[in-house]
Amino acid sequence: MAQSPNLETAVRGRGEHAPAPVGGAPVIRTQGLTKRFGQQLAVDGLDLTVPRGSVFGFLGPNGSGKTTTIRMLMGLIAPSAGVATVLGESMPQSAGRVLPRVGALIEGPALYGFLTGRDNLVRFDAADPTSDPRTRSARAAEALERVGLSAAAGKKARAYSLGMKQRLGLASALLRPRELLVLDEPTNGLDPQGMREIRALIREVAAEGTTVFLSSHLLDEIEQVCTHAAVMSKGRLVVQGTVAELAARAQGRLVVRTADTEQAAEVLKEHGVTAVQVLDGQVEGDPSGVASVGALDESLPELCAALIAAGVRVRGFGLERGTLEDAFVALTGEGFDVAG
Ligand SMILES: Nc1ncnc2c1ncn2[C@@H]1O[C@H](COP(=O)(O)OP(=O)(O)OP(=O)(O)O)[C@@H](O)[C@H]1O
Repeated sequence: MAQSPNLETAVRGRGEHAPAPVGGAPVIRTQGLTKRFGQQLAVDGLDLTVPRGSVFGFLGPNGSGKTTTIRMLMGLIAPSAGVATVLGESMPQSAGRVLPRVGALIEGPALYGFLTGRDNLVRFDAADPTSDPRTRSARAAEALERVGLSAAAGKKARAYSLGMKQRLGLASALLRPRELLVLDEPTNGLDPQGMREIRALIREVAAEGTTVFLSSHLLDEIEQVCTHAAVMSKGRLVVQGTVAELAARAQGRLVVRTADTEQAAEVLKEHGVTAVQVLDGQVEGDPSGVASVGALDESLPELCAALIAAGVRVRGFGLERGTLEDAFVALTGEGFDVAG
């Protein structure tokens, strides 16, 4: 099996780097980054800013341009227009200097099935002209330990589960300390346990100060592991910011628990609640028409009082927090293919 460019990036280490401090100049910045494949505009004028020390989720449905962006960031393909800087240097021009400081796992790990996990890592390490052969096996052992594969180190990689292969790929990206880890759909195809393991590893790496940039089409994954996120749709950036900011854009749903559902629905509609749904024992609706996000807290008690004044026997009344999924749907008008 041929070695993919991602693992070349992962093993071309040069020099040891201490974990990066949080804050300071962005680790990734793009301006007007564009990629055209013939008639197809895969990435369209992307302005992205990834803060140092963040776990940055690059979110979008399949085909929205995530992989193409990552390939441009890693210097694997040239942009049609626009600029990208990674760790302060222009890509693809400075790839030789930048990539040794970056661990990357793009489109799954490329492994030799007939080699053991340990020997795969040793081979990756040997492909790095600057790595010291005397400390190679120690480095491989440490990386295997890191991803929880020490016990399976002597097994042939073809006997590994998909999750183990993915962890071995991560081990290859972590053979030496990195300032930036770039992961393209790192949990794709994994079972829930495999997903949990990879997410735990990502959190651990981030806690040591490495900036992590990961693409995903899973909203809950982004909510669970990321501090920041950017949302892509059809090659364009829809929004970027902290995950908390993005989720706050989703107003959430107003939920009223009552036996008097029809009556409650009428009162809610009169007060500007939209998309009112009558369910069994409760009424739900979108309260964004009642007041703006900041003013809603003050309007809710009035709305509750109005329900009671109309004779609705209110058993429960509250706002359910908006999720990133609500925000995505509100921002793009698209549904989201949430597959796990
Ligand atoms: N080498 C290529 N030649 C032609 N079109 C391409 C090429 N690479 C990507 N595209 C197109 O560009 C668009 C964006 O694809 P891209 O793979 O970047 O999306 P994505 O968000 O990463 O989706 P996925 O998760 O499915 O990989 C798609 O419509 C895809 O078909």
